[in-house]
Amino acid sequence: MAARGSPCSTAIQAMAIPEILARKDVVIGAETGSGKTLAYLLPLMHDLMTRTLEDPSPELLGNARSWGMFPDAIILTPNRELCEQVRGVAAQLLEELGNPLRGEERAHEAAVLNTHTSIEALYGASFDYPYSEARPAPQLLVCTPAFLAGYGALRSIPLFVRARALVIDEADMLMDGDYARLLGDILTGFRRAARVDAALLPPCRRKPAPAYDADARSGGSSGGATHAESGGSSGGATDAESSGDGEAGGVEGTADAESSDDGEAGGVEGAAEAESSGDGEGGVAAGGGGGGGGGSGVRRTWRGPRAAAGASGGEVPAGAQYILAAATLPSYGLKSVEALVRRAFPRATRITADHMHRQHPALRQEWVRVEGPPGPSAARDVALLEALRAANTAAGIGDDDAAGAAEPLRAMVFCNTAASARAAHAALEAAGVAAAPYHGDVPAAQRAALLNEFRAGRARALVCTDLAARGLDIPGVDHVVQYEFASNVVQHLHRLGRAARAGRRGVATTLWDASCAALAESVRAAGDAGGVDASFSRKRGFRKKLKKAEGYGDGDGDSSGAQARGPSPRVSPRRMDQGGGERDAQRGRGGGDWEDRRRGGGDWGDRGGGERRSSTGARGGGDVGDRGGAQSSWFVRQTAFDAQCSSDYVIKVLNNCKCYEVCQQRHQARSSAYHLGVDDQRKKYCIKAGD
Ligand SMILES: Nc1ncnc2c1ncn2[C@@H]1O[C@H](COP(=O)(O)OP(=O)(O)OP(=O)(O)O)[C@@H](O)[C@H]1O
Repeated sequence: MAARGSPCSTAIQAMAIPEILARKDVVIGAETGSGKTLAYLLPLMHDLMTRTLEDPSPELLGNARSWGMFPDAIILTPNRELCEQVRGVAAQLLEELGNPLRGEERAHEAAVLNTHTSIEALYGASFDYPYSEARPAPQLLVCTPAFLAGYGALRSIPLFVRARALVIDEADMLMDGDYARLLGDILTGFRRAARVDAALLPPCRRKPAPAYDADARSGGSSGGATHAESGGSSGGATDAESSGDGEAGGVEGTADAESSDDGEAGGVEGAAEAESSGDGEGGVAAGGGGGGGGGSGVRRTWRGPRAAAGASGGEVPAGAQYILAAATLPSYGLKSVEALVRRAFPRATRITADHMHRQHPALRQEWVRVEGPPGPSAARDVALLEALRAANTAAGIGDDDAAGAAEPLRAMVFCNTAASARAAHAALEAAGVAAAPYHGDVPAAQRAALLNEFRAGRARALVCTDLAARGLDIPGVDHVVQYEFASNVVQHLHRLGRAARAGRRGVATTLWDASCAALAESVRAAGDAGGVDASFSRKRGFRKKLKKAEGYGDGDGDSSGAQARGPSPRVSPRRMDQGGGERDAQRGRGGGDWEDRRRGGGDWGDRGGGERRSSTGARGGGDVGDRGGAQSSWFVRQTAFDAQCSSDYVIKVLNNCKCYEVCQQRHQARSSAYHLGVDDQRKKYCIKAGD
């Protein structure tokens, strides 16, 4: 860290690093910009560099070629931008350290294979495993869940057997909505790998925990209590104090009633069992082989990879180490992500920071009311320009300075849909502000280039959807503007978190209107009171607000169309988590509640949150809406099937979803317009764009 010019760890790093080095499961919950990436990357890379080959068996050495096909650690992030960002940080660390990411074991393999990549980021649709004996895997693989699940995670046990660690970044997002099924499949793969560990792995691969961990940390008591003692011990608190950044926090244990029984008891889980075709544990195990585990709901796969790993109190569990990182872990209700985390990783050490779910003290918030309907308008454009000007003025940058003397603040302007982003972008350009668009209508490659423009300071504003709300770390962004108010408080927190990072100060301006007054008021009041936790439960209420908003502008084509279909379209509060663009999509198509989502799976990772939804939404509702909520289990991928279909097609991947038959019928009925994907096993389906 000193080499990076960051000689002090942040509080969260000081607490998390020792626990991860001890190879415990760890859940890191800390506010945006608190340094979670390094908190898991540093110990992970240290582990990969320093592992020794205690017993170099001929079996292992003889199998070097085939073992070389699998990574040692896997980091999951929701989209390609974050994959690249994490890969970049890891690669930079590696360069600074000057060491290859290679313990003795990999060194043996490298001698055989004569080549090794340390870190690689992979995303997009890959239905063939990209590594082979001729092309060894990197030690550290950063990828999207879709990538990993795409080529058949359940069947690739060796991949998971070799992996020493799985990091789930933006864990709340990946454990929710359409990502949940993919992650569930991956965890099932890990769980099964832990079972076959003994059969597949040579003894030298099963290392005991480092000695210091056992002495210093374990108090000999059971499970969560041990973690609680260890985490809450002076280590965490002292480090937090000494980090000098004013952050405090504590490690809290997980010894609660829920976790005392491997997370398999309790009302919610019981209910989940009933939903899971009744085959429970055996079903999970037997579900592999044919893309198994399908069709019976996400919950079954969430029974916790630890159940099979046999972790018991105070011990470092067998199998891979699980590390979860999130800036928001909503805990409302029994079905919350927080509850899922506790069930799936019951003995994980939990590390939290004080400012999680709270207004960041270094972020000044401005609230500006805009009259008129939601969505782009002249009044909103004026308010946006005024917000940028006011922030510059407050920072001591005048209009003249903006012309060259001093750089105006760099701002991220968040919109709820791609259409709004286009409108806001046009308004900025018309006013002479160099702005870069960043939303789903911009092709991924172009997006990456535009992001670089913004990073380099050539564009002063990034006009984006929630695609850019999570995880993106752009040093120098001091101003966040919400052109439209976030769909919910989770997105609100992530958007605001793009500024005031790593100890910098920042300002956030939120434009709000009558349609979102209730949520805005709630968030504002909660922020003033200290934390926005209570506002998480506003999601349901906010759904109603959205409905009202849809009726707000009667006569507006969109909303009148929705109303003409009869009942108000339902907007899934969970799906709203993942981006604003979906709001339009949902409006157009209806459906999509909790029940529906359980059937769904999906990769929005490749294209991020809001954008995909806006593109599907743009197709309008009509026929899709007829199927009620079933379409929520559809997920769309725009590339990757170039061999099978042209770019005029978007891809719907129907992972065992229940509407597959419907789709097939449609395909048969209109075969001239549709093209069924070749890989029937995974039920990929192409549908002509614009249909
Ligand atoms: N110890 C440190 N000292 C100074 N800066 C740091 C330190 N650790 C991390 N940073 C910087 O803080 C910034 C934010 O880090 P990071 O992206 O890991 O935050 P995060 O907690 O993952 O945020 P988010 O929840 O938004 O993804 C980065 O620019 C990183 O380089």
